[in-house]
Amino acid sequence: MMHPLPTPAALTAAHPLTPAAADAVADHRATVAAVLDRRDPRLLVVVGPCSVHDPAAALEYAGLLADAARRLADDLVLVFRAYLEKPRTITGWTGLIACPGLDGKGDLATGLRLGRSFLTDAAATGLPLAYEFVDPALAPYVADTVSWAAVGARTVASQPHRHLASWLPMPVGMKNCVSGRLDTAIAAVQAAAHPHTLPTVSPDGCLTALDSTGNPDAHLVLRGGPTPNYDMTGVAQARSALAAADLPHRLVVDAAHGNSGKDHDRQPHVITDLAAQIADGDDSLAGVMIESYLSDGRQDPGAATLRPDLSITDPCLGWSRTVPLLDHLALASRRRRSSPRAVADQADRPASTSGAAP
Ligand SMILES: O=C[C@H](O)[C@H](O)COP(=O)(O)O
Ligand SMILES: C=C(OP(=O)(O)O)C(=O)O
Repeated sequence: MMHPLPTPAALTAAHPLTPAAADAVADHRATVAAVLDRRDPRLLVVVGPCSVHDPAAALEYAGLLADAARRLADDLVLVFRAYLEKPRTITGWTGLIACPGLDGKGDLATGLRLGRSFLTDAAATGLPLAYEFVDPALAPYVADTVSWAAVGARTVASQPHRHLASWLPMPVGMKNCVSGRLDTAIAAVQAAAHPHTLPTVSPDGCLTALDSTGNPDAHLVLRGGPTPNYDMTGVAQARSALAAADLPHRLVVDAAHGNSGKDHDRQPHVITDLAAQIADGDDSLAGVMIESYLSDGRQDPGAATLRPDLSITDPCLGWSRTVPLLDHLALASRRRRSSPRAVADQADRPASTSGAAP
């Protein structure tokens, strides 16, 4: 059976970004690009729930994060994980847009309305939003709200995702494969930097060929695999692989997923290790990712009564355990600015040609 969907223009008109929010997204994208290039010495922290299943509770979390973002703004650029599409290893809940009823039934028309409304509300907090683009066909409905994007470990080898990234007007993190291999993600960074022609849906709903210009701000994200890759050895290997591919040393490291064996209790250890590397002056570490939500842990999405404050996908660190980690990262970021190693790296760095995405 076929179900008609709204056009991107109709959905955007029903749930528009305010002019102030649209200006803020442009500023956030430029800031994130500057942090990745180390023209801005702060640390990027992409933090928030594994997935959004209850928009009101996720907005409550965003409010807490927005306060922390203001408090820590001298040292950190906090980006809210507003993930509404979930890639699955085999099957499972595929996110608020595809399955808004949390009942195993697909309802994209309702999910797009709910999802877009959530993203515009989340953008109104003033936070930059992070989003994983799982289905390229949905990108025209949401991309204008996003300031940092991910192509995930399960899709990083896909040509449509790489071509989408070459058009997306924000920095895009390419995650290493589930196997832990870096080469596929590095190839994705290279592919996304080039212009491509891709099929997409135009604002008025026509299937259209789009010429992209290439994304200068695609970068590698280390998320571990069967073994972690966040430690000094993993980071050094990633730097060598980037150098061999003639790519800049810009890295984001995910403390969750393969780097914590999907055990939220291990994320603090990973963050503490990363903070030590950062404080020691490692300027290739531009950002980190944390899966964090209101409460600690996860629940089964099939449960009869779902809690709004608990993840229904991967387990997350609760907010009260997240705040000390953000403080710790802020201190590490401050220390890095005065570390002799970072100062020497800055002096050696050629003037960047990368700029703000439109
Ligand atoms: O980030 C969330 C999950 O790791 C991802 O969606 C895959 O989950 P799965 O292996 O449970 O399908
Ligand atoms: C699915 C995710 O990550 P990865 O692609 O690294 O598994 C995620 O961040 O939600």
